[in-house]
Amino acid sequence: MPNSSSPPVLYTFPEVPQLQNSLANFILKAQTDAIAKRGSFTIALSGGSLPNNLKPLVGLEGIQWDKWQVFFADERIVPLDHEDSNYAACAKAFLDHVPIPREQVHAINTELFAESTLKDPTADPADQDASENEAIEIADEYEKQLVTCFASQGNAARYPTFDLILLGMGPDGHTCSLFPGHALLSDSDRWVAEILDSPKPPKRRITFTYQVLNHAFRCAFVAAGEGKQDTLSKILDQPEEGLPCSRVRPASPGLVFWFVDDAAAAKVKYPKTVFKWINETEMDASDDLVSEERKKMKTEMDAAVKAAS
Ligand SMILES: O=C1O[C@H](COP(=O)(O)O)[C@@H](O)[C@H](O)[C@H]1O
Repeated sequence: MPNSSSPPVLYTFPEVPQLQNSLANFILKAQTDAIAKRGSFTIALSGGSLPNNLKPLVGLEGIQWDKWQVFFADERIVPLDHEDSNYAACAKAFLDHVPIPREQVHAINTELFAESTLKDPTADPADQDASENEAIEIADEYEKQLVTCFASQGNAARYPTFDLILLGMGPDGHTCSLFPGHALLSDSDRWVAEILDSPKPPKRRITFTYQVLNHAFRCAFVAAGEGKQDTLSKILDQPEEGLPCSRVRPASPGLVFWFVDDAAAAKVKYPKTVFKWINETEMDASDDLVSEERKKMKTEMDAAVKAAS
């Protein structure tokens, strides 16, 4: 694990819509910086609750979709139109509604799927070895997609350096498909690995390893709701517990951000940047305050993003 990394930056918002709008602006800023510096924007997405939080990206002014290269930080080994597919969730939430060239959205190669996977993707495999080989092949091919994309952008380094990786936090502290106590937590060779025994269904998946996560310019977690309180507090207040989310600490100059709502942050003692976003009704009443709050948020985000660039 890298030893030179900045502590996570925690942003809290009273309600989810404010979190989502701020996240969209944060992504826009990350995109604009990346395009100015490197001519393109490399982003990885997660599944679970994350895709729905990206809906405000649709129609957001300033997004240069033709410059985006989109990957998935983890993916379930199911067809791309399956209800468990992270690709399908992101497509439904926003990718299908924006003018991004299809070849710039990098999904797993379903042509590598065995007949049995196509027929019943979430069934327990009859032949364990064949199932493992299939998953390894899918993970390796996805790693090749990463290599090809980053090499074509002049980034042929030992690791891909994503401009932004968007992550979720499972109730057990997992992120991507990196689960507490799993051997994959210490996989130090590969960029993309298979997992055949995910404790959360479906069992068979592929996932970025920490080799990718901890070489990104920015990782941003998104977590909302009371159900996430205890885990979030454990991750931020007791990082020594080593939950998978706590281990996401990109090497300098990389940064980790957390976008959470007040409900999720209720038990956290870790220092917060609190955004008292003013809603539309209150905006009329105290426009100066609105401007101040917005200005403060922008200044803080700009400073944090600049530090990571
Ligand atoms: O299984 C997964 O879970 C995590 C967390 O999901 P959430 O619904 O608790 O936000 C998600 O980030 C990951 O991509 C997904 O495959």
